[in-house]
Amino acid sequence: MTSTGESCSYTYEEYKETADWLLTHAKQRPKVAIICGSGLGGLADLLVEKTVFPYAEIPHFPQSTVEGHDGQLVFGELNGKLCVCMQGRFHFYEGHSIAKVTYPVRVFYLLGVDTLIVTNAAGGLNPKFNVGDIMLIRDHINLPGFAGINPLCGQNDDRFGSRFPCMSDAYDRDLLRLAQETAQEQGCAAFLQQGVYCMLAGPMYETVAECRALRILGAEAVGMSTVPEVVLARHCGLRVLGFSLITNKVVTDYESTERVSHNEVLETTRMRTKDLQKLVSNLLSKL
Ligand SMILES: O=P(O)(O)O[C@@H]1C[C@H](O)[C@@H](CO)O1
Ligand SMILES: Nc1nc2[nH]cnc2c(=O)[nH]1
Repeated sequence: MTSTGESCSYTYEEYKETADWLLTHAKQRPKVAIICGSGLGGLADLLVEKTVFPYAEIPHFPQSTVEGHDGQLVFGELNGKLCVCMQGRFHFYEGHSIAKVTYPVRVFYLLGVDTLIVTNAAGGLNPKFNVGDIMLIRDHINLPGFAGINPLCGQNDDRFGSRFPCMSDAYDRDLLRLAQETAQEQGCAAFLQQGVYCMLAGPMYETVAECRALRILGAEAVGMSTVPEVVLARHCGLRVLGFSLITNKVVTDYESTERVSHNEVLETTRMRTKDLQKLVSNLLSKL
């Protein structure tokens, strides 16, 4: 049990019940799932021939509590590709167990999804990054994982994947190349970056010393999500593509008067959300 009294793990049957319920209630059979980050849920509004399920209606599904995360699962077609889109994700800092944070990923696998696209809002650690840049995630650092907060801890269920999954190829190289190509074609290469995303549990933003330490570790963007979802997706063999929208620059100077806020984060997402939507949409037509 967590401090909020939630279950720390789920049975195969629970994941299956959710997937079967969705298969009964949605007519679409998507191969692609998309998890929308803070302020980036507008992507799901672009889907056509939609079937929308508020999370509260879906058996065993967690609830979103953060501003910028609407809390509904949207099935539909985007640029000719069937997909299922999470308009709102779950974060560990909300008090959810790490199993709950990642619950939808195994449901997607049981729905027949083979590709996961994750998006997030993140702070830029790499000094070359600008606010509004879109960073393709090349790799991640699972900092909560270092401390044992990991969705794969506990008994392994071989029906999902192996006890010791490889993570050196967490982000699919072909999809990365395709995303770069697509960005070139649509003329947004000027603000496209590639780099390493580091997850911290949050909810507070980082201290100056923490940002300096993260840079030394090799992190280029910092956020509070995504990594547990990717770990679970790779465990069950989904290919993964990740986008971080650099919503703010982190503070690494004690003299700085900059102060990051969720309002600033959401403001940047509003400025760049259309470019990211276009990139994902154009890319989907090539999958
Ligand atoms: O869901 P994401 O990772 O996009 O949300 C980021 C991390 C926090 O939830 C929030 C902080 O502003 O944005
Ligand atoms: N941890 C963290 N998450 C973020 N999400 C958006 N910006 C930030 C940031 O600067 N730090």
